[in-house]
Amino acid sequence: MDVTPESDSAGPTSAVGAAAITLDQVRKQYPDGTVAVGDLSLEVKAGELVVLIGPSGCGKSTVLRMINRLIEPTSGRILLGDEDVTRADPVQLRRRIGYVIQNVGLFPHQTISANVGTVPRLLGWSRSRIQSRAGELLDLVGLDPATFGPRYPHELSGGQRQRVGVARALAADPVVLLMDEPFSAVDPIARARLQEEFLRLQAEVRKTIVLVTHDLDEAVRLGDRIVVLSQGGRLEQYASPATLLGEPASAFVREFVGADRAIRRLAVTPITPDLLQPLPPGGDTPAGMPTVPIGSSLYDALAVLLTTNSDDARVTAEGGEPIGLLSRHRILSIDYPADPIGG
Ligand SMILES: Nc1ncnc2c1ncn2[C@@H]1O[C@H](COP(=O)(O)OP(=O)(O)OP(=O)(O)O)[C@@H](O)[C@H]1O
Repeated sequence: MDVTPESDSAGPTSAVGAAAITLDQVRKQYPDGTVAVGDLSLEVKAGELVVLIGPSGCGKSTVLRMINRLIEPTSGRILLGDEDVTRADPVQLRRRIGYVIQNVGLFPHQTISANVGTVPRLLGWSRSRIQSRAGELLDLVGLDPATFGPRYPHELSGGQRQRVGVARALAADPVVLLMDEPFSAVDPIARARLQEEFLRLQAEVRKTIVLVTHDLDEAVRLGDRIVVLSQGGRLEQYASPATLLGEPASAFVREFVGADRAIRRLAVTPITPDLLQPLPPGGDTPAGMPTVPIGSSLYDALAVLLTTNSDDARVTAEGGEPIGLLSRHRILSIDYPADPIGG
């Protein structure tokens, strides 16, 4: 992917790669005394996808908007790599930080290509370079540039517009992507597809991403790590999905992740060799026995067992050869270790 700014124009505002984000004792207090975020310290590693979740009004959006300085913190420091953003020029800063919001906010009277090219245009890229970058980005988010590039936003579905929002945020190759409820305005089916595509995209571009959501399933599906906040931007827990579900750090988190967390844990726990029983002598298994590859989630394995009404599944190695049996009983009787995936 082309990430170098044109030497004649872009200046220091384009950066390559992904940057770590550090919040150091960051606080936002409004004049009326409301503490939206209280002394929050967090580190997001370069290339990591961190999800902020918590009840309405707990300060999620405020945290996000302090990172790109749409909101000024009352105190504390926010670092992008080792640069203090509270000292950076806000306009230049925002050109290096992609920002995706619910309902996208595309410019209605501009074509999709022009919308995607917004930041490159502000950075003074040449027309031809903007065109080719817009095409590349539309491709990346699964929209054919020849079909969608010349259209206007109202000629797209909600899910397609959302993808354009992501393409636009990535256009100038930002070091950080901030996403505020990016998928919540689309229906559940389109949403699941967008989430899946988004994970594929992230595997390709490896940006540092902070994403706000109300939806715990989305958080578990997308997050490398999840931040749970309570009122006043108080940090309740910062952990991998598996740890969060398996080891809630407080009564608040336990309640927040809810009663169906056993199911969610299955979804984030892979099949590992220690869960398997040996194959029968000679390796023969009944023809109708379902097969699941090692590394699939226990949730997927259980779903296969239930839909085929089987007690056991044949588990195969990466090369496809059977290596053991996984029983329904074994899945349901798992005594979870403290953290099956790692903190
Ligand atoms: N100008 C203001 N003056 C006083 N309080 C404010 C102001 N703006 C926001 N707040 C408060 O800051 C808190 C955090 O708001 P924020 O939008 O960050 O919450 P959120 O977790 O993103 O909420 P939601 O999930 O509902 O979008 C809220 O309690 C809100 O009422």
